[in-house]
Amino acid sequence: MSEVRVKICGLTREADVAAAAAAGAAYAGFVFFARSPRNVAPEVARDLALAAPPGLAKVGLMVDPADAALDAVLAAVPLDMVQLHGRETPERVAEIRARTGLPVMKAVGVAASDDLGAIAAQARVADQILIDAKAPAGAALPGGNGLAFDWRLIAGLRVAVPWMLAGGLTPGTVARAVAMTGARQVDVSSGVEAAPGLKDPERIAAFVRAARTAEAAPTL
Ligand SMILES: O=C(O)c1ccccc1NCC(=O)[C@H](O)[C@H](O)COP(=O)(O)O
Repeated sequence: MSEVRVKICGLTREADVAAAAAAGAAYAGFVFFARSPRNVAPEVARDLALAAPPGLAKVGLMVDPADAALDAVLAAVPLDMVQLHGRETPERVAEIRARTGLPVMKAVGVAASDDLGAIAAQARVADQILIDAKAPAGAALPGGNGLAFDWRLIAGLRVAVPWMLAGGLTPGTVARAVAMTGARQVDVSSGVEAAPGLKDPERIAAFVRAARTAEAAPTL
């Protein structure tokens, strides 16, 4: 079986990009959302993206972006994928995919079994699905909250496109999460931070190592 692929999201400094690459991450995520402590301006993200070595896919995260915002980010930053983390409908996901010409990963928030239907609906149009913890009502951010959901909800779930598990993962929990859900890709942000928006290279390295030991981890 191939190794679990890791996305480190919310990178704000060149050192964070270097740490993700050195640890063996497959994806680097840049957040374009003004209220986030991980928000990066397009010109900053451009420098970060240009610093990424080949093999590290650059993912731009946006929340319900208007066309003008999408165009501005895409014009400045050489991205490999767009991640949509708002309330985008499948129709809007399809539009953004056509407009940008890039693969799109759509985040779906999960808190209960009722939330799982959206995964199949979005998988009809998106290239990948990010299965994340649903942000609590009133949360300032729609993601990156360091909250996990009950992984048993998606144990054995079949998704028509590649998918990634996210939500409150840490170096200490990721192996168990992978073992319980069968995820082959995982995404982390706050679980590898020293402070909001500042990644910790040792935690990044520990996370990637732990994700890859998942096959040996005990299941439920
Ligand atoms: O990280 C943010 O600040 C953010 C802001 C707005 C929308 C989404 C955001 N993050 C989403 C992610 O990429 C996270 O990787 C995912 O939600 C898991 O985050 P965490 O629970 O902190 O690992």
